[in-house]
Amino acid sequence: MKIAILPGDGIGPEIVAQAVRVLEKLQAEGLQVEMETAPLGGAAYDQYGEPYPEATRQLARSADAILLGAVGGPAYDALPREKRPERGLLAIRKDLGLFGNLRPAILYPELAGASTLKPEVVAGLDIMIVRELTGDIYFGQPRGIHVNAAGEREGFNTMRYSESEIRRIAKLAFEIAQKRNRKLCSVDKANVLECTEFWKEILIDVAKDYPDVELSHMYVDNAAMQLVRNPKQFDVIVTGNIFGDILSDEASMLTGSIGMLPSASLDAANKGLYEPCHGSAPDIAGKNVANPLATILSLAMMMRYTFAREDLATRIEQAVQTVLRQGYRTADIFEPGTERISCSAMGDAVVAAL
Ligand SMILES: NC(=O)C1=CN([C@@H]2O[C@H](COP(=O)(O)OP(=O)(O)OC[C@H]3O[C@@H](n4cnc5c(N)ncnc54)[C@H](O)[C@@H]3O)[C@@H](O)[C@H]2O)C=CC1
Ligand SMILES: CC(C)CC(=O)C(=O)O
Ligand SMILES: [Mg+2]
Repeated sequence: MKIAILPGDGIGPEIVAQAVRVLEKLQAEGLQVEMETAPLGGAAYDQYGEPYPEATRQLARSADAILLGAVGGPAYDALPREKRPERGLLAIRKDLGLFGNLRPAILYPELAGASTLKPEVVAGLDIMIVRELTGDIYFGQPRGIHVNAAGEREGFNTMRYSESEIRRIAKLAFEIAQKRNRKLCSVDKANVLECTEFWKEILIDVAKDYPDVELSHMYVDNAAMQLVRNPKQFDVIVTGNIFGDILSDEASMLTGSIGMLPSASLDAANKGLYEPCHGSAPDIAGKNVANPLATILSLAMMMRYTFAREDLATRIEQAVQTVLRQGYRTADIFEPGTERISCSAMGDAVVAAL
């Protein structure tokens, strides 16, 4: 397993270090793992003057899988747009063709009290959000800030999806739904946006190839509300880049914390980039208090999707569940009656449980 390690910025290095310790534990048991580290985002800008430099690109392209922390932070906010850390993240996703972003929102029963919803509303929650990751308003041209014909400054972005982009994410979502409970909800804003009206039309067409999957449609504003009203009505959600970005952060709180939500970003051959759904959390960076579990759970997803090692994925997930059952909590999921521990102590606990 050749794995590129991209710690990134903010809490990125702290949380990735804990996932690397899990990998090292598996390596010590005999798993053939090769790890190489490179910068992405602000760290890459500091070293190379680019958020996605050639050295990182070559490593990412040659690796079987990539483990990423997060990028960004206030130190980089004043850079020209093309140099900002977030552009480095968009660039690596596009460069590697990582169009399929899987964001599972699963409530560990031990965290029922940390969820923002009542225990009976979230008990047993297990939703898979399938977010398209290389199109939509995040990539559409034209984009920018200019002076318009009336002489006023205006900012603009373009929401676009080609038919092939919609078909490939739809296919992925239907296949995932087939392996789960055969229920797929496509989230759009087809009542207002032509781009997502087209999305809906293509979803309905692709559905003909999956007669065993029940396809439903929901407007994104309603979906945001339904996620906190009755999240268990959903099984698999498929949506575009921006709606998926927003809905997955929302769904994370149903599981207790944004620090619990892992992700896989896959290309057509299941080469993947694995990262927590959250950002670089500048407010807590460098304090050793971040929750590393989303990153460790992202490593479990890597074992499952890129390396087809369901045994290792399950082992890592069970180790996470064990530490939660033992009562260990980072600050974001702490409740009275549990033990508050640091980011690195959480890494210790997971390695011990493993
Ligand atoms: N994939 C990525 O690399 C992403 C990068 N970003 C970037 O990260 C920077 C900060 O963005 P924000 O909007 O503040 O979002 P954020 O996700 O970094 O933080 C939001 C809140 O959640 C908390 N949080 C996040 N991860 C946590 C963890 N593992 N444990 C405990 N608490 C955690 C933070 O402390 C903060 O209060 C920005 O530069 C943004 O562009 C944001 C989202 C994704
Ligand atoms: C920083 C953005 C480019 C990405 C983001 O928020 C995400 O992928 O969740
Ligand atoms: Mg996000």
